[in-house]
Amino acid sequence: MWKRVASLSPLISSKRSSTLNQAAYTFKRFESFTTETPAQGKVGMFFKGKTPFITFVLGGPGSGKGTQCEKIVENFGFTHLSAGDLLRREITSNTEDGAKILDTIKEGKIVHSEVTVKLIRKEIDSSDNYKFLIDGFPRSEENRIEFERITEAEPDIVLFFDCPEEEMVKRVLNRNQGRVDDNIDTIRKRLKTFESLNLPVVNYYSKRGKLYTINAVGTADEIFEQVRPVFAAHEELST
Ligand SMILES: Nc1ncnc2c1ncn2[C@@H]1O[C@H](COP(=O)(O)OP(=O)(O)OP(=O)(O)O)[C@@H](O)[C@H]1O
Ligand SMILES: O=c1ccn([C@@H]2O[C@H](COP(=O)(O)O)[C@@H](O)[C@H]2O)c(=O)[nH]1
Ligand SMILES: [Mg+2]
Repeated sequence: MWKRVASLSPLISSKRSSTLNQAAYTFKRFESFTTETPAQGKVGMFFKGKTPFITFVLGGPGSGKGTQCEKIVENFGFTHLSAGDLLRREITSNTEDGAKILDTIKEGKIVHSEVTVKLIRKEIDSSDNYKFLIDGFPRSEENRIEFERITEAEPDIVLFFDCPEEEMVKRVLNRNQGRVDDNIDTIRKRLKTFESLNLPVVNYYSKRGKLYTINAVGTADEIFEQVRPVFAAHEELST
């Protein structure tokens, strides 16, 4: 089990979402991680002396999360963990959960939290990086609570790519990557799921003062110019 062993509260001035109040921003920091289970001691070993920096990347289907994550990786050295990609990899590896995951994705629903958190945690445990972008997760309050329960960690920051529905639909239909969920029927279902289950998570982090809302309309480069200062402001803390 990961343990948060210290909590610092430096005040940082940076551009915050207009949807947030401008109250001082409290960073939940992890001075180091320890582990209660020696067999899973890698987290403790890798993060010894480093401060893990976790970013959740949220937004509707096709809002540009994956595209912007690539740019953040290039510019700020994060490890990108797309929850959707991890689940799709699980489908192709013919594991026990694979068939169920495929059905869930086709229906635009959310895979059981335990499955997704296990996959994310495995990736973090086996990484020698300490800066993570967790893309497309948590998808629901249940996901969020399970992540916190299992890892005893919270994200340092949360990005939210705010995009109009018609733009998201257009982008997904033009994606052409052969995804089983990139068709109009599933997109409609994904949008409903996003609104009913994912937006409450966005609101939760807004209330917690951790949310950065990015206007996701424009070119990918223009959008990244809104994202860049968020990470630049945190660079000192995440190195
Ligand atoms: N700013 C942009 N303008 C136009 N097209 C974009 C922009 N950003 C990304 N795209 C394109 O839109 C499609 C969806 O982008 P991307 O895969 O990054 O979204 P996503 O939020 O990760 O979606 P999903 O939740 O479905 O995985 C891709 O084909 C991508 O190339
Ligand atoms: O935490 C998650 C992330 C994703 N899913 C399912 O996967 C698809 C595709 O996810 P993308 O982020 O768009 O790649 C999503 O619609 C869900 O069905 C999930 O269940 N939990
Ligand atoms: Mg994506």
